[in-house]
Amino acid sequence: MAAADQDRIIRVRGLVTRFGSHVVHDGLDLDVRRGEIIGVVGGSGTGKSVLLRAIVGLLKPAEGRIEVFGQSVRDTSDAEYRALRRRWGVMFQDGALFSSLTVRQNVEAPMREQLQLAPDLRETLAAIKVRMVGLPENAQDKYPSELSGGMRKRAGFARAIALDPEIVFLDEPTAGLDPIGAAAFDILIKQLQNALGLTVFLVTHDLDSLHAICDRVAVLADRRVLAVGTMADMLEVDHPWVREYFHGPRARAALASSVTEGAA
Ligand SMILES: Nc1ncnc2c1ncn2[C@@H]1O[C@H](COP(=O)(O)OP(=O)(O)OP(=O)(O)O)[C@@H](O)[C@H]1O
Repeated sequence: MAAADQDRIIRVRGLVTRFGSHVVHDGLDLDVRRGEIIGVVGGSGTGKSVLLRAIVGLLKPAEGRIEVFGQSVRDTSDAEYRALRRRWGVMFQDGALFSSLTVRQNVEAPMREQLQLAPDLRETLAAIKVRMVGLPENAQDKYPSELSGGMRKRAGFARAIALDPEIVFLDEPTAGLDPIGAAAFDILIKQLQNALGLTVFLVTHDLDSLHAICDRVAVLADRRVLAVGTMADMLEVDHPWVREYFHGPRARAALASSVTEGAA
């Protein structure tokens, strides 16, 4: 395998997804490189979450090929898919925690499903993950309903890294957080990406996150990845939505605050 191929941890080619007559993606291509944080942006309903779900094999595309770690996500046996799935973690938009389980039990859930571990070892490992995402010790035994929104997101992140994945998929992790909570979550993503060597597939609307932590940005528009590149590259893209998004007042504010932080 050529070096460039090894570098490419996710490869999507000619993806077509549709629900009935509603075509969401039509010939979408995307490469994600090992070790990068790629921000996936686009207007509401452009198919960011659907793309995430297709990549992790939760949704069957009408056409196209999706490879993760060089292996097709669909043309696999159940055992192969289970082995693949162990190598990534997903944090869905609302955290998707089990409400009847405590935080630690939520983090233990994928371990219980995938690993043969003695219960006390599983508990210890889950407790470590809970600490790694910055939750206090006493959050472990709480139920999701007893946590703030920001804490629930951290718990969802802890569950996404339960199996020491190589890739984490995060679906709008900072949505609904106040700016300080959102910035703290960005820092957490960046720190864990560095410490664990993660590749991060980040669906977001948050321009601050794009500036603060993303190596590259992929823009979904017109049913495909319209542009992919650095934030600087995005400023050159001639498309109405991209212009509005990356040159609008919110973009200018996000850029100004990232420059201020960089200078501090
Ligand atoms: N299970 C489903 N059945 C039918 N339509 C669906 C289903 N899931 C998603 N869609 C449709 O696919 C389109 C893309 O949805 P998706 O959730 O990926 O958008 P998005 O880009 O993530 O949007 P947002 O930024 O608002 O979260 C939407 O029009 C949505 O209604």
